[in-house]
Amino acid sequence: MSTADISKLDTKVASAVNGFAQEQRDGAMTPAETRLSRPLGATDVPHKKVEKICCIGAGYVGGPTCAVIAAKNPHIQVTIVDLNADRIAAWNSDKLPIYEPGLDEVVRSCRGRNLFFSTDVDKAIIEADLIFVSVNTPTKTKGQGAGYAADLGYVESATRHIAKVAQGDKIVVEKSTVPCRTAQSMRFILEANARPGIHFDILSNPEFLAEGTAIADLTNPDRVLIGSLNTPAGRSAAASLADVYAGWVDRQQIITMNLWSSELSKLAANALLAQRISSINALSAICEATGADVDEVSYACGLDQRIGKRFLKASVGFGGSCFQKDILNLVYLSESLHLPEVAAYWRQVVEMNEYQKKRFLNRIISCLFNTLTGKKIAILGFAFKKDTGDTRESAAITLCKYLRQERANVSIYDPEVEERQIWMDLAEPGVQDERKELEKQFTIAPSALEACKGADAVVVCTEWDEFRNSKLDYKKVYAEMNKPAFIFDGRLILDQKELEEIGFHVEMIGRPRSNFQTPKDWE
Ligand SMILES: NC(=O)c1ccc[n+]([C@@H]2O[C@H](COP(=O)([O-])OP(=O)(O)OC[C@H]3O[C@@H](n4cnc5c(N)ncnc54)[C@H](O)[C@@H]3O)[C@@H](O)[C@H]2O)c1
Ligand SMILES: O=c1ccn([C@@H]2O[C@H](COP(=O)(O)OP(=O)(O)O[C@H]3O[C@H](CO)[C@@H](O)[C@H](O)[C@H]3O)[C@@H](O)[C@H]2O)c(=O)[nH]1
Repeated sequence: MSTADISKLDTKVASAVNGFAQEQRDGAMTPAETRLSRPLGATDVPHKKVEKICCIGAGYVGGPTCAVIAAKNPHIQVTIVDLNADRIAAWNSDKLPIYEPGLDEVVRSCRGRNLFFSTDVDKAIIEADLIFVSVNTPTKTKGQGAGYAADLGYVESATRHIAKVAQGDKIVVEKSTVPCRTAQSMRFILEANARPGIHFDILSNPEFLAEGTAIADLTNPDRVLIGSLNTPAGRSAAASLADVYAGWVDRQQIITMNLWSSELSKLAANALLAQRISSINALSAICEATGADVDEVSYACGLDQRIGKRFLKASVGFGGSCFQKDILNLVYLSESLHLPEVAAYWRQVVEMNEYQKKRFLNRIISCLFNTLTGKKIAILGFAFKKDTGDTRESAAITLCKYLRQERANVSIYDPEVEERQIWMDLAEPGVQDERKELEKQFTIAPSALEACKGADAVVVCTEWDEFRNSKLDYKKVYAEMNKPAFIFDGRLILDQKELEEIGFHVEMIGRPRSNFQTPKDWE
């Protein structure tokens, strides 16, 4: 509202409008925010103290989340169960199944004390007062909604299992990311299958941790969100769960709301975060065509406090198991609700991400004289981001598949991703004995230097610190490469000038192409 508009209002209203605007600028809570984010600090609702927790699903979320819960609540026994015996064995070993900075220390501090990993799902369910359902919810690959809807098969099967074996009342917590109103289906299944007299409360408690920073995110979360029914039983269950988090989180940061808002907030948060990346990536294309520098644009925009600095780093494209899956889920939800314009809006975030990966490949092809056949390309980084060994939806996978079609020879190095995982990711689903074929074009290198030996181009796909100028000996890399030696930075972590001084032709996302192909005297 402009000042002129405000002056037309009577003074009382104008002062209220101004006050509201000022509150928003100050970041103070609006009355609506106060109403919605009821902090559950006060234990003003009668509720049970949780003594035993079971977490179904020992994955990237269940493992770290419940390990932190156990570490921070020595009086609560936490058992994390999974059907995958190898995964459980790894959680019980010195080499945990996932790489996450700080996780080893947390697990070591309480494993065997009040933290247990087991395949005995029944026992853990029977003993627990509160059960986290933290199983995978991948995008459906077949049937109705294929390619968009979440496959809720694992959630349903875990829910049926709880109903089958539970011998007493339970609080069942959706930790998995699920479509809006999944809690209703879970309740229906539980009530239809439970022994007589058993009561279940369903809560939504979405997880906001990011991989690579999971322990920091869990120990110092922006907020803990608990959705419950607004009934005495629902509020009481929410208070029990809030107590668990209050073991280390400030009560003001533990917020409650209705179940459906909580479920949708998780999809919404991921959609908004991914949308920022697609927005800056769309701008990176304009930068490349105009001579603007996307890092500078991002910096200038990010200083506006309404926009903020974070999540504005242009890249070869976002990856990870969540963003694409959760946005597609939102697209499906919108379509199911007959909101095609809303669906198209969110779909575009994913389409822009695909475009960004393709655009990056096209730049590589065009710089390398329009053919990659038989050329060696070194891929530095295979994980979807640094500080994780997770490759789900990694941009590097898409890029490698494109490079295969271009008949390039590709050498891959990543400090944390296991070789076995890389081969699995490169294989096309359903193709038998593909490994021999893959080995004709792909090798996995033991170090970045080794990957770059004899390469025509180096492509930075993951922002691992060890690929930065200060960490990798780029003079050595250059000396052992074919000339002209190209380097493509898909993460904007390299010092372009320094590399150009060594002799590289450097191509950065969101910066104009170097005009190396036009000799000075031809201009
Ligand atoms: N990965 C992340 O960073 C992240 C962050 C926030 C939310 N989430 C959400 O959390 C959920 C779990 O994600 P994840 O990355 O941990 O998945 P994951 O695949 O790493 O782990 C899920 C585990 O559940 C197990 N499982 C499946 N069905 C089971 C059953 N009936 N009984 C026992 N175990 C069973 C699987 O064997 C697997 O080990 C997903 O909904 C995801 O969207 C993930
Ligand atoms: O400015 C940025 C920030 C991130 N990325 C990329 O985006 C992807 C996702 O990164 P990030 O969000 O840090 O990791 P995730 O582990 O996927 O975490 C997201 O997905 C989780 C699962 O739902 C949520 O819990 C987290 O809050 C949400 O950040 C990665 O490929 C990043 O490299 C960029 O390209 N530019």
